[in-house]
Amino acid sequence: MPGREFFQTQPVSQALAGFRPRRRTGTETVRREDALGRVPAEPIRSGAELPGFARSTVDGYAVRAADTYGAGDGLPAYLDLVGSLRMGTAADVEIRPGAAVQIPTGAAVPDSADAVVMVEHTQVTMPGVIEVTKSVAVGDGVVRPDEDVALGKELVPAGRPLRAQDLGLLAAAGVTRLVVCAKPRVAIISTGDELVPPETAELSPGEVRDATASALVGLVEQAGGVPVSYGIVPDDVDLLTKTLTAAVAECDLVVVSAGSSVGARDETTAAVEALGAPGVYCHGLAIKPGKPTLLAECSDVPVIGLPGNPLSALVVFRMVGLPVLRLVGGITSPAPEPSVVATMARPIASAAGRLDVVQVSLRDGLATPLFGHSALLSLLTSADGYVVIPEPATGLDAGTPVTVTMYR
Ligand SMILES: Nc1nc2c(c(=O)[nH]1)N[C@H]1C(S)=C(S)[C@@H](COP(=O)(O)OP(=O)(O)OC[C@H]3O[C@@H](n4cnc5c(N)ncnc54)[C@H](O)[C@@H]3O)O[C@H]1N2
Ligand code: MOO
Repeated sequence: MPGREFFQTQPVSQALAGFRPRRRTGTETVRREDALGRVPAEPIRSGAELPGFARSTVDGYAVRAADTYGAGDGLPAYLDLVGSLRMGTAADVEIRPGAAVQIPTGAAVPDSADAVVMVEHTQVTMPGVIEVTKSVAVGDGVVRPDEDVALGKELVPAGRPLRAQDLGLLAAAGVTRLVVCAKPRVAIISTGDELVPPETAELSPGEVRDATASALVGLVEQAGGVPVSYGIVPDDVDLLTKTLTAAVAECDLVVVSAGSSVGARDETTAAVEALGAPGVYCHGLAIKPGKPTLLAECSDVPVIGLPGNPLSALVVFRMVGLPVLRLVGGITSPAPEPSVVATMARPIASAAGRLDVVQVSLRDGLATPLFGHSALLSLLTSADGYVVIPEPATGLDAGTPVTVTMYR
């Protein structure tokens, strides 16, 4: 079909802004110890102040700060030692003017004291009396009862996957269970008559082991989704329609790889169109690699048709599929991907209006582009990370500082 323009490509930024399928996962309650990486469905607020009592931050003596004013090495303040406090008990000791009580780090400070002097700035020269050789101000050596968390304060926001430190703060606040967004179920479908399961020991000529599905499983799991494998579907529009229909009914996001280009056998578009409204959002993205990408919404479920070449499929799923997965799964504040700033070792050409995703190896601050056809999956496994050449740019000169997003 010479001269035919196969794809009306859409800029990736435009597609990401415009393709907003309605599907959202429901919510479920999980135990805090099972909540790492889960996404709170609503902000979780503290039902109490933390630490909840005035707490000493040093080992030393709880005092009235005014009793130490002017104290120094040459002119110590002398205070009566009225006892010692223990961890985990109420500080029911009265500190009268001119008195001090021994206190360990973390213990409750008596109401009648307003500062704690570090033990290093004191001496016990006679039983029952301490010398203070440095003055303290009100509040020194003390954490206020609501200084860590005020009553009603947000402990963790909605929409940000929980990190280890979030679980720590929730534990400190006594939160044992929380309401999170259910993990999106992601259907993974591979298409192609040539494909055979990766377990196939011997390949007949022309057969190809399904590589994309295994990598997609990994990407979905890393992103907090639940991969649901629908196996390999031959190039048969009826079979594909049947599988897609089941996947749309059972999952929150459907990913189908290959069959989105323009060959006679490319059945994905026809099958997706048969699934119902609103249907195809765009066919063709201005991205390299990955141009033959299909975005659709069937009922409210997003359907992403990835290019057949595994490298392209994985690049597109990372750049376009993961944002959709996050949208569906309630993630509004994703953790930033690890990245480093490096210098481009060689020039790279790009086209204005197209997003280029360039695989790079990284050595001594130099990012070297890895060139090769996107049919070569090993290019992706050799890469340490990738550089995105933004849509308006026409390329990058050697020596340009670039941000390399690192593969984990
Ligand atoms: N005339 C044109 N031909 C092609 C164009 C074009 O614009 N005009 N685009 C090329 C690009 S770019 C890509 S990417 C591919 C995409 O084609 P399809 O999405 O239809 O995919 P297939 O042709 O079925 O497969 C391409 C290639 O990838 C292998 N493959 C597919 N699935 C898997 C899998 N799960 N695991 C491993 N390998 C897989 C498949 O065997 C093919 O070798 O179209 C170009 N052609
Ligand atoms: O999208 Mo093709 O994906 O450029 O190899």
